[in-house]
Amino acid sequence: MNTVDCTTKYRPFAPVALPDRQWPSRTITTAPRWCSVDLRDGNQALVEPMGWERKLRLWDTLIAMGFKEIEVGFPAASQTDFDFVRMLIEENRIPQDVTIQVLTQSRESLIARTFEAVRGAPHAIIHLYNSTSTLQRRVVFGLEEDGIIDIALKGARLIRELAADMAGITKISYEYSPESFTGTELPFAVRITEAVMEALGVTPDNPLIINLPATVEMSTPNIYADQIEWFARTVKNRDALVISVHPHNDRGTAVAAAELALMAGADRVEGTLFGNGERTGNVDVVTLALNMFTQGVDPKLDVANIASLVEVSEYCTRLPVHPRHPYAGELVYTAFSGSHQDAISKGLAALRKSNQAEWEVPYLPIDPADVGRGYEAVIRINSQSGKGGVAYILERDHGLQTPRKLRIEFSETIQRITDTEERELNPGEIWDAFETDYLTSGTEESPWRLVEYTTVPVTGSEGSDGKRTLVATVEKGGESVKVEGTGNGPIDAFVNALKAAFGIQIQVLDYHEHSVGSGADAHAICYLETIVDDKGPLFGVGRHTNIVKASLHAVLSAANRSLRARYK
Ligand SMILES: CC(=O)SCCNC(=O)CCNC(=O)[C@H](O)C(C)(C)COP(=O)(O)OP(=O)(O)OC[C@H]1O[C@@H](n2cnc3c(N)ncnc32)[C@H](O)[C@@H]1OP(=O)(O)O
Ligand SMILES: CC(C)C(=O)C(=O)O
Repeated sequence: MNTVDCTTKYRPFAPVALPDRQWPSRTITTAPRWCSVDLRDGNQALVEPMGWERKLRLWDTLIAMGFKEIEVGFPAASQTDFDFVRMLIEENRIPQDVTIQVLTQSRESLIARTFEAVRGAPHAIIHLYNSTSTLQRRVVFGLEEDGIIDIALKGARLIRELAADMAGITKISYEYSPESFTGTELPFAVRITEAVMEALGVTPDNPLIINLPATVEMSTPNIYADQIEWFARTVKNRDALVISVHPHNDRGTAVAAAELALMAGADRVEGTLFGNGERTGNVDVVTLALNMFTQGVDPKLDVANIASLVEVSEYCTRLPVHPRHPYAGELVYTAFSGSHQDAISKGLAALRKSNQAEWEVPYLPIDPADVGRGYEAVIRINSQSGKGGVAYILERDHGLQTPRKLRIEFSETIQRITDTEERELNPGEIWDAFETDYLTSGTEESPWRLVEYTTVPVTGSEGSDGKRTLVATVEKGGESVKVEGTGNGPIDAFVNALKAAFGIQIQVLDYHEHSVGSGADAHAICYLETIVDDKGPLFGVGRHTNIVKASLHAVLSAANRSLRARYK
C-alpha cells in the first residue's frame, strides 16, 4: 500500500480542448525529416560525455545511417563540443547533403560563440531555446510571459544579424524551441513562436524549424498529439514553419508520442539511437524507423545492421542496450515459451512452403534477417518450452522431421532435464540428449547393438509372398548372438528373430522414415513407434546410410529404450 497520498501530491494533466481533432484517423505514410541529437542531448546526459574519438565514431555511424540533420553539440558550452564542430568543418567531414545543427541558449555571448563554431560549414542550423513553461517562468526565471518573450527575441534578433553577416560563408537555417513546451500554455507557445518568426523574418522559402519538445513527458501521448495539432492549426504562417518534435521518455511512451505527433502534423523528429538522453532518454529513432518499416513505410534510415548500431551505441555512450529493447535487444527474436515456439516454427515452415513475399509469422512482427539477425536464436529451450521448440531445433540443426508423438515423448525428456537443472539447454545439449536417448547402442544404458545383417528372399516354400529371412549378429551387453527370423520385410523378420533368440516381444505400431543430407553425406532416419514387452508406446530411432540398417537400428533403439527407468 502506498503511504504517499498521490491525489494531493500530484495532479492530472489537463486535456486539450480539441473535439474535432483529426490525427486519430490519420496514418503515417512517409518518413519524417530526421534529426539525430545523439551528439548533443544524448551526450549531455552521459556519466562520461564522449571525447573526440567516440564522437567521431558516432558521427560516422549517423552519416552512414542516412541522417541529413545532426545536432553536433552545444559548442558554447564546452571546448570539446566547440573543437569537435571545428574539426568536422576544417577536415571537410560534412557530406554535402548533411546539415549540422548546434544548440544555444538565448544569451548574447553564447550565441556569438556558437556562430564562431559553425563558421565555414556549408550549412548550419542554429538552434535557439529558452524555457517557456509556467513552472520554469516562475521558479527559474522569475519572469512573466513578456519577459520570457524578451529573452527569445533578443536571441532571435542577434541570430538573424549574425546569419546575415555570415551570408556567402555559411548558410544559416533557424530552429527555435520553446523548451518545456509540454508544460507551456498552448496560446503562449503560439504567441512566443509567432514573435520569434517575426524577429527572424522567416518565410516559406526560409522557414523556421519550430521544435515543440516534450522536454518532460507529462501526459499520455494522445495529449501530446492534441498539443501538436492544436499548435499547427492555430499558429499563423504555418507554411513558414517546419514542425519538429523532440519527445523524451519520462512515462515510457516517447515512441507513441512521436508517432501520434506525426499523425497530428509534425514534419520532423529529433531523437537518438536506442533512446539515450536526459533521464529516461529521448525518443528512440531506431524503434521509430523500424515501426515504420514494419508498416511498409520506407523510414529512410538504414537500420539493416542493428547489431553494429548497438555496438557503436554501447561503445560511445558506455550504456548497455537492454536485452529486451525493441528490435535491437539480444532476446527480442527469441521465444522460450512452448506455444510461441510452436507457432513460430509452424509459421516459418508455412512461409517457406508458400513462397509468399509478405512476412507473416506469429510472434515475430519483423523478419530478423531484415535487421541482420539470424534465425539461430529464434527458439531457445528452457523449462517453459514445449515439443514444437525442441522439434524445431532438431530439424533446423540436424534435419530431423520427427513424428508428432515422438516430439511429445522427447520433449518430456528435455522437460525433465530443464526442470532438474533449472537452466536453458543449448542446441548442442538437446542433440546430446537425443543421441543418448535414441541413437546410442552398446552401452550400459543401451546394451542392444546391431553388428551386421543379411536378408534373403524366402524361396521354394509355397505362398512365401515376398517374405524374407534375415540373419543378423546382435550384441546384448557385449555378448554376440546370431539371430534369424522370417517376416514380411526386414523389420518384421528382425523382430521375429529377436523374439526367437531372446524372447523379447516388439510390436511395431507406426513407421516413418526420411533421408537427411545429400550426396556422400546422405543418410536415412527411421522412427518406429513400438510396444516392447507391454512397455510403451515408445519410440526407437535409427540412422544409417543404408535404409534397411537404419530401420534395424530403430528396432534395437526401441529395445534399449524399453529398459529406461521410466518404462519399468
Ligand atoms: C532541455 C535541454 O536539454 S536544454 C540544453 C541543456 N544543456 C546543457 O545545459 C548542457 C550545456 N550547458 C552548459 O554547459 C552550461 O549550462 C552553459 C555553459 C550553457 C551555461 O553555463 P552557466 O552560465 O555557467 O550556467 P547555467 O547553465 O547554470 O545558467 C543559468 C542561467 O542561464 C539562464 N538561462 C538558462 N537557459 C537559458 C536560455 N535558454 N536562454 C537564456 N538564458 C538562459 C538562467 O536563467 C540562469 O540565469 P541566472 O544566472 O541569471 O540565474
Ligand atoms: C533544447 C531542447 C530541444 C531539449 O533538449 C528539450 O527540450 O529536451
